[in-house]
Amino acid sequence: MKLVIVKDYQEMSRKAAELLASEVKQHPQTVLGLATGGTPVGMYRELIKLHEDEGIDFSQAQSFNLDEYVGLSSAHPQSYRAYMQENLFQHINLPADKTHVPTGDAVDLDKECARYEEAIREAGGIDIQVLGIGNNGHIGFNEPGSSAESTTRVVQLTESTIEANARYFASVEEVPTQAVSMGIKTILGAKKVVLLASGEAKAQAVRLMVEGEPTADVPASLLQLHPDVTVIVDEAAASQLTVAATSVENKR
Ligand SMILES: O=P(O)(O)OC[C@H]1O[C@](O)(CO)[C@@H](O)[C@@H]1O
Repeated sequence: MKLVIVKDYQEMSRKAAELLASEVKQHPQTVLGLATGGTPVGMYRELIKLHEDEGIDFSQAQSFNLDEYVGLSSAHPQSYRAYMQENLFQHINLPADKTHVPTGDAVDLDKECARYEEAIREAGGIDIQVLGIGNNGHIGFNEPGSSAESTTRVVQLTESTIEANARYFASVEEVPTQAVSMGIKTILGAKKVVLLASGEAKAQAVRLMVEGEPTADVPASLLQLHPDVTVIVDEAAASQLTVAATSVENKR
């Protein structure tokens, strides 16, 4: 696990955008794994700038998002499809039919999960997966207890995740209680992983992810099992780490 500690949110966002842009530059047909939530918004803003100012070209790339709320249609303003349209897709030249987000209102959700896994496989797998981290250590919507063998499936959201995400809805009652999420195995299948965290609220989860034993109780700690993970955190999110170095070797 390579750990990069930066000053603040802005620097984290810039570094992450540069990493993605360099992948796309070197390999125009890159398969991007994308995340939602508050954390990557700044990274998307920087990526749009790189597209506009430096001509980073997404015309041959494709993308797969980590997750979507069950029951929300793609047109729902709080759906992750709508988030991606607003924060990235409508601003860059990634072909619309090459952007993939699970269908949260599919009639047969199990079939949708299987279809999503198959679509990732058919695309040749994810080249670089962006992740945020929940306060409880979740990645995607893989809540504590998620198996390292899990693939895309319907998951139950925990109370703490529902409460954390209520800020985007009119009330906590409106937050869906389930989601379709790539599994831990799906995420570990990406060739590279970049995880972003900003702010003190993430400090404990970051410490457990980097310094704790790999355990399903802290799903992000299972990233220690992956050979190519870059963790970019700001000083506040790094504040509980005991390491001073900017690189942490894989423990196994
Ligand atoms: O970036 P945020 O808004 O703090 O969210 C952290 C994580 O929680 C989620 O929003 C899901 O609750 C993830 O998509 C994200 O990685």
